[in-house]
Amino acid sequence: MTLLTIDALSAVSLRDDNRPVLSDVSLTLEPGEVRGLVGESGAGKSTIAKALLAMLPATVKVTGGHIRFEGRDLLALPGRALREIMGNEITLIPQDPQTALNPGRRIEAQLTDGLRLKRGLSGSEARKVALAMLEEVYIRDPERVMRAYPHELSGGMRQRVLIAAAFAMRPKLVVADEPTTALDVTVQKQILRLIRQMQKAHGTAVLFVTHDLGVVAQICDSVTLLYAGRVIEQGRTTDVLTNPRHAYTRALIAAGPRYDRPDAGLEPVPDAVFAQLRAEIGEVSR
Ligand SMILES: Nc1ncnc2c1ncn2[C@@H]1O[C@H](COP(=O)(O)OP(=O)(O)OP(=O)(O)O)[C@@H](O)[C@H]1O
Repeated sequence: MTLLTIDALSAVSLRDDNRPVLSDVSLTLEPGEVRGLVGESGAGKSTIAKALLAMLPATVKVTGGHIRFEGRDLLALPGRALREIMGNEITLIPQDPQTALNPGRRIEAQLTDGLRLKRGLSGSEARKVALAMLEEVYIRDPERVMRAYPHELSGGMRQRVLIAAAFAMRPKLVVADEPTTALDVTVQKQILRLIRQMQKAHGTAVLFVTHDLGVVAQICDSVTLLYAGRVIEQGRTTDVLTNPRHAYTRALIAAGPRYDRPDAGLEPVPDAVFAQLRAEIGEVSR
């Protein structure tokens, strides 16, 4: 059974004169699949991730479509049922490990809360699972890290802790929201490998939000490419990257892995491609 089906999801920004933020977005995720959700800033990646996590801001309104998670319509579920799924069956690896952890609480408390409250483990069971998870993410001295406060750990260590926390719940789906952007390049690679390894070991599906086609090539089975709130192209990663159908996809591939960083000296996406995109989606200006 398909794990996640986003079906014709549309949303508008109330902050911005009801401007469309998502238009008819459809995608699926099978159990254990890693799908990259790619697009430049403002393409709608975070909005999809937030809709999925029931974290949409009040200023974004869903105007149509469905999000089905194992057949349950997340947009129609009452708050209580949603709270049982979020942080439990669906968990998040956040973008910035700096701000995602509570600075005033030890790692142990932050790791065991969810295990006790959501998975119903006793204090000592939760502690055992937390320690095992820290070992699984290659934290060398898990006892010491359990006692530490977030500021005593490096950015890479904090992100490992958050990955341990996300997988400790034995979720069916992990949403990874640009989990490596705040880290330096060597640590980024390790973290990517770790997420892939954890997802394989636990058979978890991952929706991986990123700007980076290089990341997609490295760890995603499939990819959905967005532009201005619309799906431009999607499919198996190898198919999309070796045989892109849309000029925008081709231009992004030519632009290099970090197409969002023109300062990196890579080929920019040609204006003609944006003109074509605008014509296709009927936008007046970008
Ligand atoms: N809190 C908000 N209230 C209203 N509209 C919003 C809000 N946040 C974002 N938007 C609108 O939604 C659109 C899509 O933004 P979104 O954050 O989903 O893009 P993104 O692809 O995740 O970009 P980024 O990579 O910069 O995070 C933006 O054009 C923005 O105007």
